[in-house]
Amino acid sequence: MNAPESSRDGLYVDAAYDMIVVSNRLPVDYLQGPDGETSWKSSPGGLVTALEPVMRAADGAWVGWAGVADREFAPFEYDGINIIPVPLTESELEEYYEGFSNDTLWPLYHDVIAPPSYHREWWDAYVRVNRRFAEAAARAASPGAVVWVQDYQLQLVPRMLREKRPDLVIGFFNHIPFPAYGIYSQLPWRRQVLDGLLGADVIGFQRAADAGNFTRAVRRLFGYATRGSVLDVPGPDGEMRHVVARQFPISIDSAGFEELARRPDVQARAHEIRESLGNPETIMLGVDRLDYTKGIRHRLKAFGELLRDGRLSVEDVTLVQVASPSRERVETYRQLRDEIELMVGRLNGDHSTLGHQAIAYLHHGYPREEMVALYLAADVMLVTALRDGMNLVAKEFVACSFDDDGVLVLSEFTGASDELRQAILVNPHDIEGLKDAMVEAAQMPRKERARRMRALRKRVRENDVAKWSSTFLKTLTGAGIIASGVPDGLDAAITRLARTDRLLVALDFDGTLAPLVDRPEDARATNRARAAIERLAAADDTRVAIVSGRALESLKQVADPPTGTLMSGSHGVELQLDTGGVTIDLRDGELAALEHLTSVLEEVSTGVDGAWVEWKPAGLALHTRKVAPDAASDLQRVAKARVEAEIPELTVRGGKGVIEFSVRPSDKGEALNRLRQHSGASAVIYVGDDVTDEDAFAALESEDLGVKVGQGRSLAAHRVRSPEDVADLLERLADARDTTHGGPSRWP
Ligand SMILES: O=P(O)(O)OC[C@H]1O[C@H](O[C@H]2O[C@H](CO)[C@@H](O)[C@H](O)[C@H]2O)[C@H](O)[C@@H](O)[C@@H]1O
Ligand SMILES: O=c1ccn([C@@H]2O[C@H](COP(=O)(O)OP(=O)(O)O)[C@@H](O)[C@H]2O)c(=O)[nH]1
Repeated sequence: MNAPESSRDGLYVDAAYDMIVVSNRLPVDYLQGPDGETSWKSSPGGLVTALEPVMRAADGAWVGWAGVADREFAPFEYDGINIIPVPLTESELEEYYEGFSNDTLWPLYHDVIAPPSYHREWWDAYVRVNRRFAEAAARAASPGAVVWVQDYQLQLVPRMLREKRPDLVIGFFNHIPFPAYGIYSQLPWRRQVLDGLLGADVIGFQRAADAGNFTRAVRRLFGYATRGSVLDVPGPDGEMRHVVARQFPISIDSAGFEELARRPDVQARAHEIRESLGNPETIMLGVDRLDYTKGIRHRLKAFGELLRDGRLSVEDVTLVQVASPSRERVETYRQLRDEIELMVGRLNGDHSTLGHQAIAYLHHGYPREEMVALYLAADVMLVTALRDGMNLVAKEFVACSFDDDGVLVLSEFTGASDELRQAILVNPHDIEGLKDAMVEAAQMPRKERARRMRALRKRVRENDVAKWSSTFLKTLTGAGIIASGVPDGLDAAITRLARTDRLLVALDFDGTLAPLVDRPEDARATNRARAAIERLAAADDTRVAIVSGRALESLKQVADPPTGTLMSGSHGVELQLDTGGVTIDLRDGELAALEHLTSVLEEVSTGVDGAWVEWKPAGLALHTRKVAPDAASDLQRVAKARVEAEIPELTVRGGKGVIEFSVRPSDKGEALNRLRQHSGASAVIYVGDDVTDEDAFAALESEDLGVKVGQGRSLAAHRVRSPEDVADLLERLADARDTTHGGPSRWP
């Protein structure tokens, strides 16, 4: 799926993706060299490391900034991921990213290790840019889609998105700590930020302590009731939403890292690194973005004192410190670089010999293979952050230590320390304690190293990034990342269902039997689904029905079903049963309402460029997709208000780019009830992908089976990923039904 403009169920929507991740950073940064040459480069940080494998597994889109100011890029595909770039101007880069995100929120949320700056113009830019991200996500999301917003740069997006698209399921994950109220309350915009976050259905944090700090801040500032991780948040109409706020500790693709570590070329590179350092007995390694939260100064100080006091010697121990460039235009980061480089220079000057360097300092960002080679080359990994949301480096080192060797020294102020309890845990502010831990690590006997590393590895293997995302998404939607194929539980349910006396197989069309396409008239069921439907229809005591939001005429054209298929169009308003006739006779009141509706919609849309009204058998659809965005939302609002005031009994269904009014209040649930009655079914299977299919799932009974296609909140008990998997499911059902109810084909 790569066109952000599509159609579902006969409605035009300017949207296509069922799953969207929104983060400040995209997985790639656009680079322009001094001579004008351009390229794309992996972007820095753990957020991207964690989300990349998640996005590769999901058929969704990633909305984010391409790492360069004043450039606009069209959506594109990168390494199997659909990318939707959001532009930032140079002044937004300064005020929203470097300013409010990284010079206000970052230090504040990391326990004011550095002083946060508060500037009203930075806040204004933050609001403006958050709105742009929310708009981009709203445009790209299909009805009922899951949108997962990431991190402190975009805390206002959940609320903005909910206001624009109440149909969406919205998650938020905070990658950095959430501070205690005493610190958080400094923020001049503390209420607005919390309110922004509370627009989400689920708010995830790295640690239980972060979730607790957030919940307490909500209680203090808004007085909302909270029960454990559930917060009662009143909506604008007084209805109560239940928002979940709890910890979901992030992780890495553990198997992927181990696989890299086992590669002979990566191991050869690790040997080369050791040799180039003169094969010291112990290599200590630090890998961090050059950030004041990472405790690099404390580490260098402890290492320097150990050399000075003769507890370690440069003949035996070398410290490799990777300090990858980060936020280089923010003043605190510039100062930090100067301080660190001064310290490294002094320590090397004081302690290095001609044959042995005390510290190998590398101010570069390295690709993953090189990182893994460094982890393999190291004996001791030093993670001494003063505050860190998680710290994926610690987990990567563990995942790569497949020989159960290596020692992790880990700050208790990292999220990782909640899980990695067998590391040597340190308080980096306690320099003496840190020095003891470094010596203990260098001298730890092999057996003890192996015992600890085995336990650490088990933890990292069992809690990988796939588990993180599926646990979060399960909490959000009741479903995780959906693997392709038919899951075992569903397969067993199909076998059980196939034994029923009289079976009704009711299927939505667009997005279920037919992949979504740009032009509704081009939609076709997959060949395998068609063949399976024919087999099902030929089995004894089995009826097939297609249930769609399309007008019946359009549905018949695209679905071209085998004779005898029961059909329902216009969300249940039109039914074609065995008589062949279409049962839709509008009553006098309905005809009058339709006439009134026609005049209202013509009146409000006349003269609006690009607006058009589509006739449906029991209603009208006002299409605004080709109208300029502001005028389109005004037009929809005016139309809805006029119709609700003048013809209040109508059913209204909204979508991006269209608003639909129907004089016959019907839905797919009612259609399914009629079809069940007509066919005398003893059990029903219903398969659908859209929000409107939820009415049908709600009408299912205990013997029935509901299958949702794709992501999104759903009442269905089972899920598959795509129309290809629906075909698979139908084939299995046809096989099972043949075994129990096989018979000669009734189709010509
Ligand atoms: O995008 P940048 O400004 O260059 O910064 C890079 C990323 O840094 C932060 O990473 C955090 O996420 C990690 C994964 O959850 C976590 O392990 C670490 O503790 C965090 O600091 C930041 O939160 C990201 O938004 C940045 O992209
Ligand atoms: O030169 C480098 C330095 C770091 N990293 C990666 O950057 C991420 C850092 O994540 P972490 O959670 O430790 O900290 P963050 O930088 O996100 O605060 C890890 O996946 C590292 O492997 C990298 O690829 N190249």
